[in-house]
Order: sequence, then structure tokens, then C-alpha cells
Amino acid sequence: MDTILSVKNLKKTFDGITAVDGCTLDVEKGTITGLIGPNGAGKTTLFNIITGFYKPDSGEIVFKNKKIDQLPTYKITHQGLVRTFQITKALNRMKVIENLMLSPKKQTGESLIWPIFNPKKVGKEEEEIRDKAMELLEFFDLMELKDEYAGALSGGQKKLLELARALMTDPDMILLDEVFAGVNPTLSNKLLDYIKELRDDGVTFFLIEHDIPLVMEACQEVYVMSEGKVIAKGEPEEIKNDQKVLDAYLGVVHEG
Ligand SMILES: Nc1ncnc2c1ncn2[C@@H]1O[C@H](COP(=O)(O)OP(=O)(O)OP(=O)(O)O)[C@@H](O)[C@H]1O
Repeated sequence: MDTILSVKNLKKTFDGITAVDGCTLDVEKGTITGLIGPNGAGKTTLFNIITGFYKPDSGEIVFKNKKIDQLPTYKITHQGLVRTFQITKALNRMKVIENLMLSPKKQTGESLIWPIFNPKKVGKEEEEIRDKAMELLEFFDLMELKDEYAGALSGGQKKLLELARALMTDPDMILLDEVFAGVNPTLSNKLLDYIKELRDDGVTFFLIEHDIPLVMEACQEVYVMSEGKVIAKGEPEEIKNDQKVLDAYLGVVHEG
């Protein structure tokens, strides 16, 4: 197997609370890998460290054979590792297509000086971004909603838009933090089908999810975190029958 992301002995403390406590795990390329665990286990903090929103106190993160744990978020995005974001109030007031076109961060047009010297290049880039946005709208069956305001979309459609926004940067790996929460079963199945299709195209997914049956259906491998540490790793079937995992959910403390 080919490891795309490797987390080694990661630690993060907030004012005396140890959120991540020596977490070690590997995600294999081209998989949908799950991360489960009881509330407060440190899952979201781990994702925030991986994507550069928090710096770890110690430990190492390697993505595509490069150390990324000291990089700012935008540089991690440029390396091909992204997470999805909820559509903010400001984005709700923009059209679906605008939400997508605003997403990439590598546009030459963002520099104030560059367009003056090279307007043709900027025009071409904008065209490419529009093409990419249209391709994603087509893929996610959102074309009819292209000119709707994002705020008018249903909860499930917003999740598709969040995923489409993440894909605008052509990532190799996407972290999903509870994207299925509150999505109705029909759209949830659709979202999972899209994720599987993208996985088959080579995108790697690492997802936090509380819906255990969904994790069991979607993931090849599952990590279980409790109290900042990985306490189990395996195929869904193995995890389901692991006593340590059942105990962690029931709040049983293991010494040592
Ligand atoms: N910015 C922060 N400041 C202080 N404490 C924090 C911060 N972020 C997380 N924590 C604490 O770190 C611990 C782990 O939280 P985290 O949100 O990572 O867990 P989680 O596994 O994602 O939980 P949930 O499943 O409930 O979302 C908790 O005790 C939380 O209160």
C-alpha cells in the first residue's frame, strides 16, 4: 500500500486540556478512511492540525513524503490537501457558480499588479476556473442551481457545494468533518456515491463521522480515537467487534 498521509506522535494541549495526546496514524492513497470516536476524543482538533489551522505542540505530519506540520494552511492546500468548510453567511449571499469560482487560491488575478501586465493570462485563467466550476456543477448535478444564491439551497445541496468548492483546487486528499450530519438519507446516499466515484478517480478521503453504519459502508479502514489517542485501527468489521472501541463509547477507562 502507498501511504499518502502519515501522522506521528502528534500532541496538542489547550490551557491544560490535552486534546490530541500522541496520535499516530497512516492514511493509504486512494482510500476512504474513517475516523470515529466519542465526543471530545480530539478528532476535529486532529483535522485542524493536519490542515494547518493549529500548530502541534510536538509530533510530525508527512503528506506525499513532505513534512507539512509547520506550514500555513494555504501552503498545505497548494500541496493538495484540503478540508471542506461550511458555507458561511457571506457565501450564502453569493450565487452557486460564484461560490465555486471564488474557491481556488492560485489565481494570478489575485495579485493587483499582475493583471495590468498580463491581462490575457488572467482572462485565460478565469476561463479555466469557469470551465472547472461548470464541470463540477455537472458532476454534482447542480447545473440547474448555478445562478441560485447558495443560501437558497437545501442542507444536502449545500454539502455537495462544500465538496465541490474543495475540489476546485484539484486536491489529492480531502478531509471531511461530519459532512453527512443532517443530510436526508436520499442525498446522503448520493453524496456517498460521489465520494466513492472520486475515490475511484484517485482522490483520498479521510472522514470524521458519527453515523457508524455509514462509516462501515463507506470506509476500507477505520481509526478509532479516544482521549486524544488512536485506540484501534482496522477494517469496519474488526472495529465493530473490538471491545476497546465499545468500552470507549460507553466511557469505560482502560489503564496504561
Ligand atoms: N480551541 C480550543 N480551545 C480549548 N479547548 C479546545 C479547543 N478545541 C478543542 N478543545 C478541547 O479539546 C478536546 C477535543 O475536542 P475535539 O473537538 O477535537 O473532539 P472531537 O473528537 O472532534 O469531538 P466531537 O465528536 O464532539 O466533535 C475537547 O475537550 C475540547 O473541549
